[in-house]
Amino acid sequence: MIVDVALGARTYPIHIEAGLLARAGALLAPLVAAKPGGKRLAVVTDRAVAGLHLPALEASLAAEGIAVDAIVLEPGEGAKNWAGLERVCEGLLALGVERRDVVVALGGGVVGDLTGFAASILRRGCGFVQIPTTLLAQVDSSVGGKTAINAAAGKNLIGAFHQPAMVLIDPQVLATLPPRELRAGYAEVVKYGLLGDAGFFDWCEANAAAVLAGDAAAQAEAIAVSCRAKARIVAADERETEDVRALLNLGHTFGHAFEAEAGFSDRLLHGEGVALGMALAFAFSARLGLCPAADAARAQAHLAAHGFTLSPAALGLAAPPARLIAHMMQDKKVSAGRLPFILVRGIGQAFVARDVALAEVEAFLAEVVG
Ligand SMILES: NC(=O)c1ccc[n+]([C@@H]2O[C@H](COP(=O)([O-])OP(=O)(O)OC[C@H]3O[C@@H](n4cnc5c(N)ncnc54)[C@H](O)[C@@H]3O)[C@@H](O)[C@H]2O)c1
Ligand SMILES: O=C(O)C(=O)C[C@@H](O)[C@H](O)[C@H](O)COP(=O)(O)O
Ligand SMILES: [Zn+2]
Repeated sequence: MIVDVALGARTYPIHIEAGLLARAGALLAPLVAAKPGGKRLAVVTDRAVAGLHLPALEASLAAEGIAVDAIVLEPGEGAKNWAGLERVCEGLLALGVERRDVVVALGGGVVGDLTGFAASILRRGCGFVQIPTTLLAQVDSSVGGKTAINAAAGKNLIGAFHQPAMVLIDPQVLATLPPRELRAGYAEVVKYGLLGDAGFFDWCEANAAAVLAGDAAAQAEAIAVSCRAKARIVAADERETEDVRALLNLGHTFGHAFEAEAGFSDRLLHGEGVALGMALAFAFSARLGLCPAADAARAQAHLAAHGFTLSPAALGLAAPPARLIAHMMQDKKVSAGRLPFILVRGIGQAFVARDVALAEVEAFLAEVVG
């Protein structure tokens, strides 16, 4: 299946197909320039993914006469920082990657965000291809061109919009993904239902267990629906200026604040922060009388039933509300000193609220954080 991200001259395909990694060489070959030393392709990945899935990609490229130069990072969010960016940029320069070359990001959202950002600045911008290997990256981060690293002041604060040339999704690679990572990725799947597609949320209620148990058909459906939704939203509002793309941030303003409290570590994975943040966004919307309490309860019950911890205290992240708000004020949506929130009128009905008083948020957090 191919889903296009329609961006005029920068339109690119998302190929979704079981077993695609072993056939990726044929799709990548037209993007690799012939050079005096032969055809070579730089691949950025992490140590865990390199051990499990790099050989299949290397073999498929070798069949096309293309050699791989791999840059292998340590796994986890800790790599998505200035040091990681320097490592990738210096590595790509040492390999002689040129402005018209493409670089491949093989891995989860960390590898994708970091490699994409490096590509956006390398020699003032080179191309890149996303080959996402986590559920989160297959349903969300590999599509749409948000690239970034974390800064001391917060999440994804240094980055660029830089679209990939192509996204290659092989759902079979999810077979090796640890259950905790699969669940974290599921948060970004159910997000599409909660923000704008009540019918898909119904589907999630019926099929989440299958997705999390590794059922191939359920995973394929989750990936296809998610990629179609993200492609449509990105095409409508690539740079998040029209209150359309911002809806993809449902749960993220709260979630990123708790990720910051956790020091961007595996104490709280991004998807786990998003699940907590979505539960809080629904609870806060209900408290403000914007959303039926029953919808908030239904969203929270679904997340809890599938193993997400929705209490900051239980996560060991019961930070003072004022500190959480200080994290939130670094959100990239802040404009003229005011922080918009993605709130909901019900399941599938997210909207951008620009008139939320921070005192209300602080009082809410004081209650839920305890
Ligand atoms: N750019 C965007 O639009 C966007 C969207 C959502 C999230 N993100 C970012 O993505 C990041 C989170 O991505 P993630 O959840 O993929 O985390 P990740 O990249 O850290 O990967 C999670 C873990 O899974 C391992 N792994 C990856 N693929 C594997 C496989 N097939 N089998 C076994 N292990 C595998 C990795 O080594 C890592 O330890 C965060 O930094 C978040 O901010 C970006
Ligand atoms: O693609 C988007 O737009 C998103 O908001 C997707 C999010 O899931 C993702 O985590 C994104 O990186 C968050 O964006 P940010 O602008 O808040 O860093
Ligand atoms: Zn996210």
